[in-house]
Amino acid sequence: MNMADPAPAAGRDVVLSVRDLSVVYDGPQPVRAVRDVSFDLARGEVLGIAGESGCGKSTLAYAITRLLKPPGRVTAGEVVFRPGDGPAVDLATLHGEALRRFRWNRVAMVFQGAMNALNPVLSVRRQLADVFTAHRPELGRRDREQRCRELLDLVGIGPERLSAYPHELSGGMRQRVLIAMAMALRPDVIVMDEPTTALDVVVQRDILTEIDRLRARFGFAVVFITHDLSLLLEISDRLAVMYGGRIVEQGRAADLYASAHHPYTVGLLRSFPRLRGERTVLHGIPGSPPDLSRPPAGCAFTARCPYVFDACHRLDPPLLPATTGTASTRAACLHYDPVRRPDGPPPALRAGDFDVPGEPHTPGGSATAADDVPPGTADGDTNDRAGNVDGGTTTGETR
Ligand SMILES: Nc1ncnc2c1ncn2[C@@H]1O[C@H](COP(=O)(O)OP(=O)(O)OP(=O)(O)O)[C@@H](O)[C@H]1O
Repeated sequence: MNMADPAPAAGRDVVLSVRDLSVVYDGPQPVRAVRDVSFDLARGEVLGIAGESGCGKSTLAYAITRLLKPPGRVTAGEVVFRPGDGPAVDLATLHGEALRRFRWNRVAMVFQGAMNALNPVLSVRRQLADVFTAHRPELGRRDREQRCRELLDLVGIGPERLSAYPHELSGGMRQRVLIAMAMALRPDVIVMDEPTTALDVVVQRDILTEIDRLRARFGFAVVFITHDLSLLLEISDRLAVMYGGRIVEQGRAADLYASAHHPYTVGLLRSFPRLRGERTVLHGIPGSPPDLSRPPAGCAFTARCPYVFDACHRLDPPLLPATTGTASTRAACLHYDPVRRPDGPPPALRAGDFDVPGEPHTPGGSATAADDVPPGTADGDTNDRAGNVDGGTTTGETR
């Protein structure tokens, strides 16, 4: 389980607190899509959530906006909204009209795939106006029209597009319409799930610039979800990297940019071109993510991790302060456990190297007798594979 508070809120004006949130999709093989996720979102900041397909990003977004549908079910944890102008609200207590009012007014969402999120048989005008009709019934028709025009203008679309249908707009314009809808009621938080993924790079950049401009102007906080870590490093204030339903690394984006700590983040970083800096050869992370209906006993990344050692197969580590970085970063990796790794992580991991030569390990392999020590006890695993890496004595294949 994660530490109680992996992102201390001290000194930050928190608008949304997520604590130990877990989500399961019920079925013959229940899927543990989100496990013990905790974070704080400060007012006006951009929190990026990164991770490969299937790691639970969208499920997390649905859970924090109370849009999760069966068979999805929150099994543990809480999401607390802290408005600037009233008492904190535990979202699990909201139902019916109160929940309807909360959505769009307080927390709005921009879904992935604008074509599916917009209704294809309704004009842009009608879809924008519907938000006002539902949530601001006191507005007359003329005021509604005026607001719709202003909204489109805010996202850089001319009023003549009000009569258009979604199929008549480009992908970028459709995404802008969705952003306009999300901003309609001036929410405190906008959750954006892959809002630019289907768009070409130039349009993507325009939209990101637009979001940033609007955020500076209106002060909403953004949870920005994408598999593209390099994009998140550029636009986020803070970052959470998800793997196998958990947050495995969390910290300030600038600190993560300077140095990634969890082996998964290290691997993910070399999978995308850096937006700045020198050109590098891109590599994916060999292997595939775990089946979340059968998560492994220990750390979910063991089968793909070049730094795995025996205890990793048995223990799912909490988020630990990443000793090599600045204080803001935490990583769920036993290499940052001062008891198991008094000397800190191996130099190759510190250096951000993912191609670590070493002995092959057994993916999901069982713990050895040397593992059978109580958690938090030095277990002598310094002679295991990671120990070899430590000592620079590794030989053989390159993974
Ligand atoms: N309705 C559902 N029923 C059962 N399992 C589901 C359902 N929706 C998602 N899952 C499973 O939950 C896990 C997390 O999926 P989720 O869509 O949240 O991941 P993601 O990181 O957002 O991936 P993507 O980027 O592809 O959307 C996956 O194993 C997925 O197969």
